[in-house]
Amino acid sequence: MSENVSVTSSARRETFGGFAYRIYALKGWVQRARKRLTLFRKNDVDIETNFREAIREEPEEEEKQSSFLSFTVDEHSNSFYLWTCLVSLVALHPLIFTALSVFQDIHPFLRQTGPFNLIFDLINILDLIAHTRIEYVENGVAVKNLSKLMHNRLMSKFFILDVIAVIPAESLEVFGESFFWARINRLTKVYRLFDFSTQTDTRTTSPHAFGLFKLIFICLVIFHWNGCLYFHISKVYNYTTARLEHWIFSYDKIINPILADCVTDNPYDKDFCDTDDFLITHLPENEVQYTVTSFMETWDNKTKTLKFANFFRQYALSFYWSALTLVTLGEQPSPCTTFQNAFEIGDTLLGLVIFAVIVGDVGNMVVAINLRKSEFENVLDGCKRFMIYRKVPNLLRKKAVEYFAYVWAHGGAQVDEEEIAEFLPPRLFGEIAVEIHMDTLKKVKLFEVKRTDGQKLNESFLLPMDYICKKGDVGTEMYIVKEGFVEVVSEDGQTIFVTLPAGFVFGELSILNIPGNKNKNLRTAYVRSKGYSDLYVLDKEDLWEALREYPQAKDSLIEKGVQILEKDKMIDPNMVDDEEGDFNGSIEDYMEHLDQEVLKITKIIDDAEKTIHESQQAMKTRLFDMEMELIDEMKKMKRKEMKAKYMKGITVL
Ligand SMILES: Nc1ncnc2c1ncn2[C@@H]1O[C@@H]2COP(=O)(O)O[C@H]2[C@H]1O
Repeated sequence: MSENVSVTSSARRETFGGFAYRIYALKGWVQRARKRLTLFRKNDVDIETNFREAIREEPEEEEKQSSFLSFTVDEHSNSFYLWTCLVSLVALHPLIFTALSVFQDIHPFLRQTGPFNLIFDLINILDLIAHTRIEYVENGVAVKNLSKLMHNRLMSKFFILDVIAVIPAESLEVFGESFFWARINRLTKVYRLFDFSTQTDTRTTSPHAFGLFKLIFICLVIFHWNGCLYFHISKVYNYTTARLEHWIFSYDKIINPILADCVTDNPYDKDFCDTDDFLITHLPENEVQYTVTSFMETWDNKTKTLKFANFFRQYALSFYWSALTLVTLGEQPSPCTTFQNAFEIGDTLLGLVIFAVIVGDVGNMVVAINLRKSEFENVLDGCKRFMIYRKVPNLLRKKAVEYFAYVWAHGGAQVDEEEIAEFLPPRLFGEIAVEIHMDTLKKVKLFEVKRTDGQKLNESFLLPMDYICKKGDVGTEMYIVKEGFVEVVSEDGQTIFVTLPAGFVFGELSILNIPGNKNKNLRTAYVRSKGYSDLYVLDKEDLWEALREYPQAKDSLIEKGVQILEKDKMIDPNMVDDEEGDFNGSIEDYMEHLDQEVLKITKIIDDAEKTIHESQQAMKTRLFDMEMELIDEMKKMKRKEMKAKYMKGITVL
């Protein structure tokens, strides 16, 4: 059984736990920093106020009085992004219609849409004003001072472009009849399309798709202008007399399609109409002439011509010519004058550059899209080779491959979190990590009150049927289900006692020192992962540290634990009273409790010291008495000796 039990392997810990550890270490730091952040923000306000007071460039009252006129624009705001979208649409108008004005037939339409030009001009004027209020960052602080903003804009080259775009050149009538070319100055607003592109790039979740769209759009615009120029040259060479074989535009190159008019009751005609792709090339040579003649007779007056407006024919062919020339496909009649040759060469060169850019860009995009996938596949291949080389059993190999498939399908391998962590400032990344993990953690009672600052949460990833702990093991960690399901099962794994979803806690019974728990610090059950699951792992020491600060969370954990133990008859009522249990109370109570304990111990030591002192005194007195007794004794003995000597002397005399 023990072989089957696979508690999180150290390798997996290194991959997931190591990373999670770093996140939570950062997060702990972030949490402490958050408190300071509130202070910083307050300080920021103070600094700003002081700064304003110090420079006193623009009195606050003046700004308040004309609050409408004193607005400033945050260029990263959503509203400014929408405004940029609108201005970009307006900028598209001259980009398309200025070149189109070479087609005479479109002029009546352009004249009709004239009133819209007024609206477009108004938007351009508003954009010019809005740009004089765009906030910018100086020394890391957003500048909102109106005169500074205005000055900043006036110094910018884009201001000149904005001014050129709002000059009503058409009203000057310097362009004579060519009214539409007069609006060419509006083209200077095209720079707003680049603004739109930059802002969208930072906002979009599909940068590659947007990149492809930009590439196609740029190509189309270049084809469009080149096509219009081609038609303009054709006009100069008088295209009305041009034929099919000429380099310039010719109506012969784009004839109106002739369709069969099959509205007839004649069954013979109907057969003809229903015949698809009748190829005369399949006929014997002597029948071709006859068949063609009979076809002509049959279809005479039975066709209709689909007539396209001259503008469409002119534009379609010019655009087609432009596209083919620029992508260097050619297959067009050769140029026959020096200028036509020069134009064609210029176009081909431009086409080569465009083609190189397109191929390069599309290639880069495809590589970028597949980069993660190919990196991931390399790791998978390496893992497979390693398992074959090490002769890993088939079942384990299958498990590893399935794990790879799961990680890829759930996007785990598509983002390199470490790369992101290295790039982002630690505080910002910490805040992101908090937001990601708090979703699950706040479901846990303990983290409702404590935002994981201090203790270190590791992460552990489990495969289907992986065992997290087995009955009888010494409990050292508690777990929180982050994703997936875990099952509390019997020893043989056949009976499932309970299934715990995300946000549930387990493994707490053996580390909480629940009074009366017959299992003491040993695991009470087998727990395994149902499918793939992700767990937060909290060490016993870290849990206890947290619980000391949040006794109500501890109470709730113990209460839940007692219920489970009582249900499973694993509480010994006799042991409950015997065990003193751990101290329940706030940190202040706990400190007071400790103080009292220290006082008690100090008193015991003092008493002991006193006793020792007293006994020392008694001992000294006793020793002194004994000494005195001894001296007396010795004196007595000396006297006896002298007396004896004296008596002996008298006797001798
Ligand atoms: N009947 C049960 N209901 C819910 N959870 C249980 C049940 N029995 C055991 N567990 C959980 O399974 C865990 C096994 O390890 P612990 O004894 O540390 O903590 C245990 C509980 O969290």
